[in-house]
Amino acid sequence: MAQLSIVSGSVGLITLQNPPVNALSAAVRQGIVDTVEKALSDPKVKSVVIRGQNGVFCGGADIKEFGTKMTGPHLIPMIHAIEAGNKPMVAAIEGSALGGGLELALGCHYRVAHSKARLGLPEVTLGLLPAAAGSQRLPRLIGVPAALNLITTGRHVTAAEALQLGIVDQVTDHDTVDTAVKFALNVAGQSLDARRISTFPCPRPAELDALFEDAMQKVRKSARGAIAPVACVQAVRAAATLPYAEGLERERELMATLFNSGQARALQYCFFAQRAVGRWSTPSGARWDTSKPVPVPKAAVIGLGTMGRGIAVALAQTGLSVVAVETQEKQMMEAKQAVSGMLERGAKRRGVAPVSDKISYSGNIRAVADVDLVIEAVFEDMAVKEKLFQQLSAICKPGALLCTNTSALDVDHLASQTRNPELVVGMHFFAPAHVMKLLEVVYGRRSSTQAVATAMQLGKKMGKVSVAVGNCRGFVGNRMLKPYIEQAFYLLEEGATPELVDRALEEFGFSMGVFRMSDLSGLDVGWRVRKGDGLVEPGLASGPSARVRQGRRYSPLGDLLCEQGRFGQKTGRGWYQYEKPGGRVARSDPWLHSFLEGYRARHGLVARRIDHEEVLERCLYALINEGFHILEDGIAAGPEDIDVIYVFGYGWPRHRGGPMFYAGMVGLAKVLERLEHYHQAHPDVPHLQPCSLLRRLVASGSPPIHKWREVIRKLHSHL
Ligand SMILES: CCCCCCC/C=C/C(=O)SCCNC(=O)CCNC(=O)[C@H](O)C(C)(C)COP(=O)(O)OP(=O)(O)OC[C@H]1O[C@@H](n2cnc3c(N)ncnc32)[C@H](O)[C@@H]1OP(=O)(O)O
Repeated sequence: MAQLSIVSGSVGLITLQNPPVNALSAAVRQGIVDTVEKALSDPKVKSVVIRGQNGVFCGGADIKEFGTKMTGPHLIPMIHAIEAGNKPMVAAIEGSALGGGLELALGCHYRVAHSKARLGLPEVTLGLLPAAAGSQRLPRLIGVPAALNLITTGRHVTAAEALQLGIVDQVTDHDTVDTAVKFALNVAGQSLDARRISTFPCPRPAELDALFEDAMQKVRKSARGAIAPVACVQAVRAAATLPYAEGLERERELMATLFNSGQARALQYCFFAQRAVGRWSTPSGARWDTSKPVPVPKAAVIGLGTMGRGIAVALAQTGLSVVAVETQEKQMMEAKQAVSGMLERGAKRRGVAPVSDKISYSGNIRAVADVDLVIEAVFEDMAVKEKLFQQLSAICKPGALLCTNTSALDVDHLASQTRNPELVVGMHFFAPAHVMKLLEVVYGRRSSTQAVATAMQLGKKMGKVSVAVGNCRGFVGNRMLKPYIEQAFYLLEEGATPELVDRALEEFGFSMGVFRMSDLSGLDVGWRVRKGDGLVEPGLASGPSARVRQGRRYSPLGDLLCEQGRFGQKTGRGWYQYEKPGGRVARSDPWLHSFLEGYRARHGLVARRIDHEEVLERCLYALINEGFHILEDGIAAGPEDIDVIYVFGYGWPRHRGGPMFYAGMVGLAKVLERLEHYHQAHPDVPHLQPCSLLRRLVASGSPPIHKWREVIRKLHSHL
């Protein structure tokens, strides 16, 4: 797992061997201990280069080992032995040096990086801190403010930034190992006294207390209840205020609280779930590893509203030639300006030239005749989309993929409007489409394997986390949102306020509660959908029957607000009030509170005290219950798909792992018991009736989440 050879006569070359990222498994750690010992004791060896196999230095500690019984040498003494050695050690960094990988490099006396390498301490994203002395060495090397930034955000830096910060000593465009070997030959025999980072005094910036208070406030605000960023600040503070050995002890104590925490488990689950969704499969047998995507050099976007603009930008930034079609002149003018602004800002952020020349505009749909793939992002209306798909089917070249950005409509029905339904898939982006990481790729009954594979690959190229899902109303994300929002409405009827519901959800970790979110996205969006579903009845009818639609409980609260022209932020009024239309700061609205009182009185509802626990249980368990239905129906292949969708698209706090993981953490038996309790209290709410898959999982002993697929498979094989 680590091999020593001698190159250039006197340089010991240690190669880490643990594909694909040379993670520091027990075997690799043992290999490093053994080879370092050998190199230090071999008189032929005057200096040492450590590198990773296959162009990757090291992706850090082996995350798969966490949560298991750890064996093998510990990282800290291993790295100390390297630093304390009396021969110069040079890290040759190609690919990535992350987490324990960078900590290993910081134990070396010199670091040489390839210009394309990325370095960082991303432990915080896994619910941990750099506990192989990284939190103590990095501030000593680059100063407290820069170290705080890197350690609390976990961001990866380029080799150029690493050089500027002082993390690496040399950056090369040539062969990194050759360069590092030359470097090692040059420094052989030189004193190492000034090269051992743990012996450096930590630079103490003026206003140290204010600096840490500020850092703590910042992380508390952005962490939304995550504990690791707070521990990271505390660890760096220890580096700045304590001698090295004491700082190390503090780092160990802090790590001990994080290591076995539920948050660390949730974040590490998310890491693997994000990768697992790339190994997609569909019920028809299509799979990620056997399906061949077709190349897509040229694509078109139809409809340049908010979504279309974002999609066009995302495609152009990926390097595709884009034809952007909009038939309304005014919309086209506005879109051109908005798109060029987005491209410019994006280019500035990424330090590259804007790619405006990648997009050509047309008011004529015939301009899409030669593209390889079309994404329609027109108005969310089935009749409009039906007509468009009929046109596209006639205009596009043979084999061109036809994709819909619908957020809920029937992909099979749209496919049926075309001559080649196998070429139709959903590509459901999330607003703003050039920023949000999530993409739901919706396969229909007749979508070809190649069409799904192409959409998934295009999503990946665009930097999206793409999840393949089946076709149903709302797909995965929006389908689960429905019972969640419904419960929030019922809670208002029963005595809660939007403020109370939102506070409970935001304290749980959502970036925005359901009502603030709904004000942001526009209340009219859901109103239009409910109208389309025949649920909206205008007016102020009273009595119990006014709150029943299609035989089940219904809350017309959202419809009543829309009737008043309260569409949320855009009109300056919604569930909250705003300083002006388009305003962002939500303020409590006395009108809304008296409206709710009047509503309850009219319907004979008596307000009762509702606490945060009930808000969370009703909203979240209803959403989770729908997730179980989605798994049961085979719309999502596994719980990871649902969790990734919620974490990347719906603001679910990552440190809680996604709704299905959260259900497992709470305990499936408890979720079942609470759903039964609430369903008994509200028998007219079908979404509270526990799903049979949940019952089955509880009956089979509530297996851990990675075993759910077995239970689901058995369930499907019995059907
Ligand atoms: C009491 C104990 C004290 C211990 C002290 C601990 C201090 C140190 C802690 C750490 O080091 S925690 C780990 C920190 N490192 C990271 O967070 C990096 C994670 N990896 C990545 O960001 C990326 O994988 C990459 C290295 C940038 C490469 O990206 P790429 O897109 O090329 O490949 P991926 O698809 O992401 O990964 C390929 C494959 O490798 C698996 N993998 C990646 N990193 C690790 C790892 N550190 N441990 C175990 N496995 C890893 C990844 O899961 C993929 O496999 P599959 O999941 O697809 O099977």
